[in-house]
Amino acid sequence: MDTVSHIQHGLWRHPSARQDEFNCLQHWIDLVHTLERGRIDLLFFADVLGLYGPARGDFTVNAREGLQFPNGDPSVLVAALLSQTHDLGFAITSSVLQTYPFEFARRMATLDHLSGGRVGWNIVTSAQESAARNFGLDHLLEHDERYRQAEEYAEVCYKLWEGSWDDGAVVDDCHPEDISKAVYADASRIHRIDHEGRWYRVQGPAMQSPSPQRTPVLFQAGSSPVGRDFAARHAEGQFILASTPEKTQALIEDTRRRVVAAGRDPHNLVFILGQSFIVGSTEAEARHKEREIDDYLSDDGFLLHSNLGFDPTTGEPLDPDTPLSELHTNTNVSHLRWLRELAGDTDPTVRDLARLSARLRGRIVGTPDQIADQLEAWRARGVGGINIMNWTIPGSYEEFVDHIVPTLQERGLAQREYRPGTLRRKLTGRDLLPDTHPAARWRGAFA
Ligand SMILES: Cc1cc2nc3c(=O)[nH]c(=O)nc-3n(C[C@H](O)[C@H](O)[C@H](O)COP(=O)(O)O)c2cc1C
Repeated sequence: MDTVSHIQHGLWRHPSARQDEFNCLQHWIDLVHTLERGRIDLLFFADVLGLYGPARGDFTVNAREGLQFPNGDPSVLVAALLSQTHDLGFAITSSVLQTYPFEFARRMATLDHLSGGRVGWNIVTSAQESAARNFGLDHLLEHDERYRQAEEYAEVCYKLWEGSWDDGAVVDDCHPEDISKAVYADASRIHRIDHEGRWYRVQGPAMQSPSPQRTPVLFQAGSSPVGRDFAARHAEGQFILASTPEKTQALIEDTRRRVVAAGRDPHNLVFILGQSFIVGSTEAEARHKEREIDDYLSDDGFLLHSNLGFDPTTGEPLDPDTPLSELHTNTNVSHLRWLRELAGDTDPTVRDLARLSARLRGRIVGTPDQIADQLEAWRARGVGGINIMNWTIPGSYEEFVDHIVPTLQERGLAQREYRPGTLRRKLTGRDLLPDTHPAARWRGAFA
């Protein structure tokens, strides 16, 4: 995320950390080149639009910890980074809450054009009450209702990206022999979409012409039952967090069944596991580094990021002895479920939240071979990709690229060279969404 403290809170204070330089473009340019050196396919930017914690509440901890606050707009940052690389793809988080789909569809189409088809969209519905208050609402919509709104939002975008302009609509013939016959675009192949829905009314046509991928590569991150259904219908990649290997496998298998029920090929959705890495030339060295990292972790940061230690209605802190089984949330349902799964048979309390939340950010510690063994084990559980969650920037990515990637390459778990083409082609072998995806039904629908 374009911020100081994204996931591993407190680490920005580490002597080697440079994440407090997030407002400096060179900081990100250097990261892009590091990732390219490791033949990494995607730089993913999360994003939030409000503060964690009680709405209208005290933001002392957010400010002190730099906890996703302040933060920058990832689409602006990505626009500045595109020219630095021909191979790395960029995924941007954008919430249904933040912009009208017409405007968003144009922005993504522009980025997709300028990057030669290397952008993705992480579709989120926003899980902060405070975010709702930044966009004219008193409260977030109820959890499942937010996903229904996201359905319509995605549909409007698909209509614009896939249906509004036919292939060949851009003729770009300046006709030098007779300039009166010059045609830039053929209006008969460009269509209004006339969308009239519960949340949106969009006439069209799309203001941008079709980009190399038309629809950007689609990602999603919520794993509640309704979130899984949403991912099953729409996503090509789903970001998940590690609870136990068995529970993670069960989550993946359940979501895959939903993909099939949605009429899609189960292999069209890849599960991307968030993990942090601590590597050493010996296990003892890695464990030593782990202890040093743990010294920097901030309990306050993890507790606040869990967004669960207070009454969502009153904003008052909960009694620390309240069991998690008694908590209800309208925000991040899967986060609460993962925390309870990690606790095993015990019923943890609000007091335990910081420790559990820190554990939920999975970590793999060891030598390159030990790390590769664990990644192979996750792969056997159905995990198809890894989202590297940094301790420090640039250190965590430099260590992964220089010390872990070579071992993964030797085992055939990581690529040695980039495949050419769009981000979707690199990830799935094709530029456009397959016909089984719900976006595809709008192709030719307005002709
Ligand atoms: C791994 C992960 C990453 C997420 N990243 C973001 C993000 O960048 N921005 C955001 O607003 N929500 C983010 N979320 C929240 C989800 O998109 C979703 O709104 C939330 O998990 C509630 O959905 P659920 O109850 O289905 O899990 C993330 C969730 C998870 C699990």
